Amino acid sequence: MASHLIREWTGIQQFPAATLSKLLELLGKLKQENVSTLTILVMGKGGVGKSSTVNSIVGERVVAVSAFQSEGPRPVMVSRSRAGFTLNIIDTPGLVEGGYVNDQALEIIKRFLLNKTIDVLLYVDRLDAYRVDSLDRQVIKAITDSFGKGIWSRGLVVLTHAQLSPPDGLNYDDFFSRRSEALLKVVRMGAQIRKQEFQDSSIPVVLVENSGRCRTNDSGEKILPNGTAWIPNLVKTITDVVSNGSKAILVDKKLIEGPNPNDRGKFFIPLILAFQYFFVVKRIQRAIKNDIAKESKPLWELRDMGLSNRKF
Ligand SMILES: Nc1nc2c(ncn2[C@@H]2O[C@H](COP(=O)(O)OP(=O)(O)OP(=O)(O)O)[C@@H](O)[C@H]2O)c(=O)[nH]1
Repeated sequence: MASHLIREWTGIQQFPAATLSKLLELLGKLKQENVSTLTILVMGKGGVGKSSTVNSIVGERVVAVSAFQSEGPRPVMVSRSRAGFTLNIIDTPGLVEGGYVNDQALEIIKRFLLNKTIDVLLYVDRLDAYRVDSLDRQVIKAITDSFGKGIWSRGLVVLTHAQLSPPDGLNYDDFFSRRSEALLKVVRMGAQIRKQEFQDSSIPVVLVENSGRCRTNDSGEKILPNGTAWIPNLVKTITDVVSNGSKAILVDKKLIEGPNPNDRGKFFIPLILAFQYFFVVKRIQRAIKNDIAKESKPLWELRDMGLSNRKF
């Protein structure tokens, strides 16, 4: 990360004063806990609002946003610093291509992350999607297979397009809890987390509205339909995840390349050989000896051995 360009975080000044003071308070708390760098990885399917969320957090248009699936130069890491605190945020390409998990994109992301430490994973999806399917599960499984199950204890689910009117006259809170429960269930399955483990360390779900038409409160802060100022709320949840006692994920060579298939089971080779010697080879030898002992020998052999006095 050292060679990476770290700019002064000027975007933070763009936030309304109320948002700014909450953010500075949260960053101050992190510094008190000796956290002076925060690296956030943003992942999810295509077009769900990953880049927009990155821009919203930084407070600047740092990555391109497109209504169509972008083929931009991603992954990209944006770094901003302020008063000795550095924020690194990594935007990644969508993980789904033509209805399948894009393994190539995942491979590129993994290589990009080599030697970086991921403090938080933002798994982004849309609030206004009405079902989860096996593709969601496959995306989560692909993330788990790449970075290990532990990434989810540093994870939060971010739902964009939060300013919606739920269909069929459903109450907003009910709609939100149904959507988040359905997604969390898929996360639990895709991440192969046991039910108990999952309940013990529940993954937070946070709402985001990136649209320029997002409603604001009297202080000019962007708010959710329930009145919560969402940017400080998102950053607060991120800081909670950082302080939840779990370990950050160091993406090293071993993690990227996975266990060496050539090493797998090497330990068992001498044991298998010993087993074969004592239980297979020895048995066969014994059986052969017994066979030889019991064998009724042909007369010519007895003659050659001098055991027969028959005349031929
Ligand atoms: N109304 C609304 N639109 C959003 C929100 N987030 C993103 N969008 C729009 O959704 C489209 C896709 O957003 P992106 O941020 O480019 O999504 P992405 O996940 O980075 O997309 P890929 O680069 O294709 O993976 C853009 O037209 C955004 O303006 C949101 O919270 N509300």
